[in-house]
Amino acid sequence: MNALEVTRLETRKTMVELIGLGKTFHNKQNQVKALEDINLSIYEGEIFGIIGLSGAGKSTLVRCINLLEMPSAGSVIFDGTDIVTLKQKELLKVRQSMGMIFQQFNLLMQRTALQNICFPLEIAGISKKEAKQRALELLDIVGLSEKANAYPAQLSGGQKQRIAIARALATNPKVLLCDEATSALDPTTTRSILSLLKEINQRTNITVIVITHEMSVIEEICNRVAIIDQSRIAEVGEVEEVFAKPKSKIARQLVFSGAGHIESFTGRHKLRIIFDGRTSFEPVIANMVLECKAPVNILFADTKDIDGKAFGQMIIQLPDDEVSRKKIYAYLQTNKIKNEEVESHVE
Ligand SMILES: Nc1ncnc2c1ncn2[C@@H]1O[C@H](COP(=O)(O)OP(=O)(O)OP(=O)(O)O)[C@@H](O)[C@H]1O
Repeated sequence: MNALEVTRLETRKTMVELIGLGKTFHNKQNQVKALEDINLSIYEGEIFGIIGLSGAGKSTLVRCINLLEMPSAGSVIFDGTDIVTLKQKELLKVRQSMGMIFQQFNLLMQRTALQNICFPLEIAGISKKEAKQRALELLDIVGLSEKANAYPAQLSGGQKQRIAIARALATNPKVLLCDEATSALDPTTTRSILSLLKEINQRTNITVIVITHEMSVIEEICNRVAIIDQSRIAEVGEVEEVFAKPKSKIARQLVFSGAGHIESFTGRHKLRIIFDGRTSFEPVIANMVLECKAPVNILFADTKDIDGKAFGQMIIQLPDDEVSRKKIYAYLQTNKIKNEEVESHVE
């Protein structure tokens, strides 16, 4: 991200601000702290990802943003208003400014696609004629005009999610909350739904908040990401930054997840090379081998192309011969290539 983009982001309006947000569930026998001291600012027009392992608190967090779940502590500032303090009637109005889509689509099975999209408009008191007009426009936006009269049972998972997106957009919300919206879909359908969300974001400048447990979803569409771990925010930043330099243990675990088994490989002198978007990985390794005249074993490679830049890691095994290893370290240092030793637990 260049200086101009950073300035643009910093001067953006905050759409959702969470201050000291907490949520504790009280059961008969015990209490569960699902969220603790969550502080986040989400800007207007960005696609913001929230990622974490199962049970980290993601769903509770998204449900606290639109107050489907009442927080136990803290504030939810939505478009300048602390909505925690609102009365029920005012809250219903605010909710019309927050659309939501779910993993299981939550469509009304007895209603056609068109009638599902009209539903929130009818609740908002819009006339039937106007609602139908808007619903037809939305069907066109999600590319399903020909399915207006189909019932959910007659639609594929991807088509159901498109109808759910159209329904969520019906009242012209400022924010679209997506709770594991692609988790029930195959990879191709996932990509098409993510690209639809990106297209809608670019066309309307709607703020999109994406909850997921998959790094690939974050990578595909998000500008910034917050990592939630055991009820707290562990790390927040630009997606590129978090991928290149994950700071927290959980971020490293999520970013480097594919390489977990490397630590248990036998053998010494393993080195993790980190690609931070400055370079493409192939010439780095090839040039290093040529220049140092030392062979290396590539044990693992997981690089990603984000906006045309290489991010990720490669784990290589260096030669046993110390002189060759020193040459390689010197090469990496001269070329400012980030690296770190990988500990061997099994020798
Ligand atoms: N209604 C509830 N009553 C009691 N505990 C709850 C309730 N809802 C969530 N929890 C607990 O709060 C914690 C966070 O749950 P949450 O569903 O927010 O996690 P998550 O990150 O969305 O997980 P997953 O990805 O598995 O859906 C968990 O320990 C869960 O058991």
